[in-house]
Amino acid sequence: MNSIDVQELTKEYGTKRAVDRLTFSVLPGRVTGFLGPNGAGKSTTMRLVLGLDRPTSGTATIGGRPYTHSENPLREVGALLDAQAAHGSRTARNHLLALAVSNRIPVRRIDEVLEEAGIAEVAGKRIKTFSLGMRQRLGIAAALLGDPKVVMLDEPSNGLDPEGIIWIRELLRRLAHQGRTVLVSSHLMNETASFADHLVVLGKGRLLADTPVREFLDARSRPRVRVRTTESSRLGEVLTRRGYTPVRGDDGRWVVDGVKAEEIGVIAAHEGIPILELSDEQATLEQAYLDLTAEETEFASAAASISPATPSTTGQEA
Ligand SMILES: Nc1ncnc2c1ncn2[C@@H]1O[C@H](COP(=O)(O)OP(=O)(O)OP(=O)(O)O)[C@@H](O)[C@H]1O
Repeated sequence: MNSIDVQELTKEYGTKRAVDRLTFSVLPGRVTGFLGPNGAGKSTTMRLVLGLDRPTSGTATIGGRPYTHSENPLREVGALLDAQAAHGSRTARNHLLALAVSNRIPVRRIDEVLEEAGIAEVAGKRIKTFSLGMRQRLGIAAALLGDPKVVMLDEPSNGLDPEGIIWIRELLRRLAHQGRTVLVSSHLMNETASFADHLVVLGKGRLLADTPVREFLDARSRPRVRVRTTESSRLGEVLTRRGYTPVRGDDGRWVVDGVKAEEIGVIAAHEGIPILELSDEQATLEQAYLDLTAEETEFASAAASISPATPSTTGQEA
């Protein structure tokens, strides 16, 4: 099987522990989002998996073997770690040609991946004239050149425009459907949730979560109801009397935590209070992720610690 397996992986740079006894597996046939705040250790882990750096202790294997033992590296694993790494004075086509020739990959693959990455029209242009988004697309084309069973992409959405973001989402889903193992790092939860089936979350080098996206959302979101009525004060009194803690929002609606819309609907009907609007909400995925990583963020800012109890922070984007 072409899984990526990381066992007790640790990497220290001097006294700094960048990766701390990490153990997880990335399985084929699904997209695994690799999440964590800046400095959490995602890139270091990817470099260790690719044998570009040596672990202090522990192991990282692909298909049961260290990647450095691979005879056909680009055919087994396609990786994008740094889109700026390509030689600027080469054209996109020549960059891919050099990779194809040195890895005994059929030259016809070049046109296929240029097409797939949406950069066929600029294939003859020098890379130094490329925008960051075009470089990302070229990096992804290079990663796909060997038709690899395992694909690892470090922040592939970086610099992509909205059309590019949709393109990468669909590409990742397609690669997983084809049975490939797909690991994609990001520090954006909502974006990751739009393409990932599974999440591996890091904080300060440690594993914080290894879970299907759906379970992550179900386990970490809190039910909350928003309700609007013609008898606002009476509804507030009734709910308080029944042990809820309704909070009146700026827009005149009540926000009630820890309850579902159907329960509020029944209470309001029983009391004869007319309801104008009644809706369930869930804390956003982004908020659940911020809660999880709040303690483990190396470079925290005040904006990262939004209170989950503040009604105005609830959104619909999850
Ligand atoms: N070559 C190195 N020498 C010293 N420290 C390093 C080196 N590479 C990474 N680090 C440190 O290891 C930690 C993890 O860095 P890493 O780049 O793996 O995080 P990341 O999760 O990929 O973050 P980002 O989202 O910012 O890329 C950071 O504190 C970083 O400063």
